[in-house]
Amino acid sequence: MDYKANYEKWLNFEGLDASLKNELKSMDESTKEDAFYKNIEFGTAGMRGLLGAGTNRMNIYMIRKANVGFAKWILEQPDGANRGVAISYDNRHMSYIFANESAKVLAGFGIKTYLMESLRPTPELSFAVRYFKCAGGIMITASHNPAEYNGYKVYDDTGCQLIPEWADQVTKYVNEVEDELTVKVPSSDEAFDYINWVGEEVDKAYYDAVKTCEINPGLDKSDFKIVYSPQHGADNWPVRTVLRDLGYDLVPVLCQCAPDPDYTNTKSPNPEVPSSYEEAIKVAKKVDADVIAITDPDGDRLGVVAKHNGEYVLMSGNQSAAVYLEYILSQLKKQGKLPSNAVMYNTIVTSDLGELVARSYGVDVEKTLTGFKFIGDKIRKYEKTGEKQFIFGYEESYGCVVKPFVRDKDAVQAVLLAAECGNFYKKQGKDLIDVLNELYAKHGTFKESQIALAKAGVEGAKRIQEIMATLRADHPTQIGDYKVTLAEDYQESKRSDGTTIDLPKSNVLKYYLEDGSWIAARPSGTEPKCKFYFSIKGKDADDAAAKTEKLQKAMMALIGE
Ligand SMILES: O=P([O-])(O)O[C@H]1O[C@H](COP(=O)(O)O)[C@@H](O)[C@H](O)[C@H]1O
Ligand SMILES: [Mg+2]
Repeated sequence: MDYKANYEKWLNFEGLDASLKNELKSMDESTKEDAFYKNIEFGTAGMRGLLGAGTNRMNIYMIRKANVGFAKWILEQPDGANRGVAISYDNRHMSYIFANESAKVLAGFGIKTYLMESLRPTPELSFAVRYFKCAGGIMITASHNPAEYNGYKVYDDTGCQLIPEWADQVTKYVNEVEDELTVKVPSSDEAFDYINWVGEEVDKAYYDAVKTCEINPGLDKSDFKIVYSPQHGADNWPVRTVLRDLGYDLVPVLCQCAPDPDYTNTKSPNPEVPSSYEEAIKVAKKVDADVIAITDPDGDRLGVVAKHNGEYVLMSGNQSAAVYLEYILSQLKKQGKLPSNAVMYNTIVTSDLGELVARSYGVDVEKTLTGFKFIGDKIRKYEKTGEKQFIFGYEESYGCVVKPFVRDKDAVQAVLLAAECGNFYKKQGKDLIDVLNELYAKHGTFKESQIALAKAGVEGAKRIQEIMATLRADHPTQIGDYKVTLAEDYQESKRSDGTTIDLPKSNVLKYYLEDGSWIAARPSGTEPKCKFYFSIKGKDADDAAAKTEKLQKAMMALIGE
């Protein structure tokens, strides 16, 4: 795309929003290029980008354009206009405005919408799609990204984010919109008959459904304390209501409860970033909590800290999920409720520990590409055939789902699960880290870590492509002290041993080392980053940590970073 021509077009458009116009006037050349060199695209979880002026930014014009494409796709679904679309949004700058604008654009196509009366989390949106039997859904959020971002997640009628095949169809329709600046939008009054404001009714149904995720409902909760922070996001009420109703002693991190687009009282709203737990740990120390739970702004990810030997220890998404899985499977087995055709889903960049736990209970494991939509898609397929029964789905990035009444990751379900696990094991004299250590003793010690190289702008995007291309052109045969025994290229769908990978094509490389460790690389689909995943096997935790440090250095040296 000719970024200069695009920029001029926007600058000279008379009706342009005044604040966007001011922003355009103050842009330097490299910002102009980044803002206009392409259209903002669908990635791992819908469209996501910086708020601001430009075709590669999130703003009212790109939202309108995206909704025209989505509207056309909805109209192709059986009875699509009438079944309609559920719409929710989080606490971010512009979230409510984008949600409302989406409803109006859809109304212009005669599509009914169910618009949340105030912010609601991503999992509740997925639930609402199913509850109102909609043809699709929209969630306005940039999840855990910094405050300058926003995004647009789109859903099918099962409450699952659009898989690439369908997202491509939407994109085709989006690209047919020639001029994003002149999309016709009905006024609120014109759209009135199509927009249904919803809230309490779906809240109640959702909360009731989440409560059914308790595995041992009779458990006494009196000697267990959990500190919780919604990180200024959408899970505040859902999590606190559900846990209160079930009798948990939940202490909220009050300064992080109010919805806030600037995330004023947290260093980062991302559970992957350790500083995001600082306030919660202060509260936990004061009240002597057993477990700390923090959810991300759109309420689909949960990070957990467990009190272990008097210290608060942060668990990775891989670790917490392995413990949940152990709890779920051991309890279902004890209750005689573990189906013989049970299946668990995770992704190709998720630790092997969860898989080993699942298999030790005779549960089958299937791996998908990164993106919870691929897990939701699997649930749908097996639901149709009845061949396998869903038992748990998770990713390394702190997302999981326990029961499939939600088809995206659900941190409300996850907080309940973390609380129940913490409480259950406490009664046995153990904490969550003790349970994790037992799993390591049984299945082997793994240390998972990630390096996410931040590479912003046009130059950054080029550098990420270059890193991936360099690795791909000449796959390493040795990383640090270890031989690479197998290389997988998910873009080419092939392995170095000549076998084929049976997954949709994706820009991911994975290297298996002779000692059972692996390293994977892929560009993030939600942030301008190149991600490297390390799953390193060791004799014990210290050994795994020392090896990780060396392998991380070796890998970075390989790519010249
Ligand atoms: O950000 P969320 O919570 O919407 O989560 C989204 O992004 C995560 C990170 O993706 P990437 O590595 O491509 O940045 C994915 O793991 C997840 O499936 C997706 O739903
Ligand atoms: Mg999220």
